[in-house]
Amino acid sequence: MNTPFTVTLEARGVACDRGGRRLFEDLSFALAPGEALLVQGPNGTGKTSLMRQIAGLLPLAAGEISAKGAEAGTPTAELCHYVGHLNGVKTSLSVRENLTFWADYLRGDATGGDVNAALGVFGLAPIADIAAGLLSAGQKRKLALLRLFACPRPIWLLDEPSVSLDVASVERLRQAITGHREAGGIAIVSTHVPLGEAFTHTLDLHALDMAEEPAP
Ligand SMILES: Nc1ncnc2c1ncn2[C@@H]1O[C@H](COP(=O)(O)OP(=O)(O)OP(=O)(O)O)[C@@H](O)[C@H]1O
Repeated sequence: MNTPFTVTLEARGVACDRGGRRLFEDLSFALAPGEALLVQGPNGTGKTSLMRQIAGLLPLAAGEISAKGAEAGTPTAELCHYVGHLNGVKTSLSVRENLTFWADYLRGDATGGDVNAALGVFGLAPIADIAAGLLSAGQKRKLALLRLFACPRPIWLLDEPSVSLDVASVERLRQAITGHREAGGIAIVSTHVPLGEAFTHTLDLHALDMAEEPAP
């Protein structure tokens, strides 16, 4: 098997503050190549915040997140693909132009990346030349996810990736995560619905400072 990715990811004693409130603390995990972490917990417990911390978009209130096995000097953020709640789609650009932009931006060059291969993943090739603003919600979500394939990166951070996807596309996404792991990649996925993926690790976030609400 071809295993291009050899990166490991470790979080030690991580804490997160938002709006002056501590969301979680003492959070630790370690992921080897090919492993996948399911992040779950009620709304507002900090799943998105954790993803953003790993992606380097939000500071750590305490602790450390580090990746080993990458080319020396590569920041952890540049090892990650972060697909969050917002699709980051430019509505006036075509599907292909959006993808080409992401491929060039993420690769740091203007080679266009693997755009044609990526377009085939969710079957968007027939509509590659229409404006992204005309896409349905599910098609926009697929376009957002296609950046995973236009530029290989070892760590996938997927925040509710299946939102708006039809059943067949959720299965395609599951296969893509499996394929990424078989190539030595790491996946960290936050989801409220089962994806069918067999995760190697699970992280349960709980509200720190909110009393349990009584059952109705
Ligand atoms: N920019 C911000 N400033 C202040 N508080 C914020 C900010 N962004 C998020 N929060 C708060 O941080 C908490 C955690 O938000 P986060 O989006 O990480 O939760 P989540 O577990 O991903 O929730 P959900 O399941 O609803 O997506 C929430 O209480 C939210 O109000």
